[in-house]
Amino acid sequence: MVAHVGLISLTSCFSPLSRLPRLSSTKHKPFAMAAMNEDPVRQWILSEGKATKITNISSIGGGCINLANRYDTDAGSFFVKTNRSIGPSMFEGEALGLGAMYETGSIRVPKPFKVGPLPTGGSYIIMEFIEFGPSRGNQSVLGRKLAEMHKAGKSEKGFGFDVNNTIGSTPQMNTWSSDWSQFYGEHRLVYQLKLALDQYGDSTIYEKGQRLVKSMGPLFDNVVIEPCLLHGDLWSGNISSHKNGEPVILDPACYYGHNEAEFGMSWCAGFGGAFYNAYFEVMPKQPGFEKRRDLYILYHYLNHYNLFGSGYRSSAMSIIDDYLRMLNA
Ligand SMILES: Nc1ncnc2c1ncn2[C@@H]1O[C@H](COP(=O)(O)OP(=O)(O)OP(=O)(O)O)[C@@H](O)[C@H]1O
Repeated sequence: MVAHVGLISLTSCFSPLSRLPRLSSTKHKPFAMAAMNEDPVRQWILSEGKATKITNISSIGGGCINLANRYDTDAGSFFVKTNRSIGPSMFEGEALGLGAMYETGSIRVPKPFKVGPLPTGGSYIIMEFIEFGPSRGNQSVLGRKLAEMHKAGKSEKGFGFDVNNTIGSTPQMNTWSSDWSQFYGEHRLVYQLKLALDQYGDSTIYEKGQRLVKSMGPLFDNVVIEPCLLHGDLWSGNISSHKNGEPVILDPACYYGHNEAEFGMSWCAGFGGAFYNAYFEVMPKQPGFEKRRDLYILYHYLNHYNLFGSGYRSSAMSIIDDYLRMLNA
């Protein structure tokens, strides 16, 4: 989920899957068997999901891009998202990201179970259903657990990820690279600058942004950057808590990158002193953290400009102008 006030939520609609007949009815068995073959979500839940019956399917609001449903069964509940038009690659990226974060055994994330195509077109993802609590959890626990994930999630392939994924609905390129500033410049900033040029003809932001990318080297002086597993889209809409109070993070755009890039959405995350103090106890603050902070915010402002229009342009432009002045570029 990308932060933007005023988006229309599509998740109040019912999934077409929820209208398929229930399998528990013997009276309609021939039709039910046909429906089961056409409904891979039911099929998985009633086989590998180890349920013998689905007792209820209810719609969950809150997302912007996909339809979300809770499937209650005699083997517990499952969370299912469907998209009617996009193939499985988007959900495969989400599942790989959730799986990588889950494997670190640090912060709580829903365990992904299955991704696949829908027979009518589109795709689905099935994952662990999490019972959320009323608050977003303890800030210092969130900071510590996030840092533990960054510390545990290491990559031998450098910066990037095994698949490309999406940030909001914008493609996010994750081609492996051994050089962080090259990766961040090319696959994050320049990618978004090109989109702004193609979509809005914005040659001013494109040219100034390119100048910044070419001259940003000194911002990384005296810092050793190791690839860490990042959630990639960490803002308040993607942070919640289990009913037991444990923080939970959702809906990632994972890749291996500089841990500081995780704070690129901090303008929309409400992280306070308790969060940062706990985070830096596990992942110590590196020299130059403050001077790089806006560079990491810039990627998300550019993405919001490309997704939602000119309201975000001036925020992106003023970061670029400030850096060009600071770097005499
Ligand atoms: N594993 C889960 N268990 C229970 N509820 C979940 C789970 N994951 C997400 N939700 C709920 O479902 C809603 C929609 O999920 P999510 O934000 O991932 O949807 P989305 O449509 O993919 O996101 P986006 O907003 O990017 O379109 C969330 O607001 C959250 O409340």
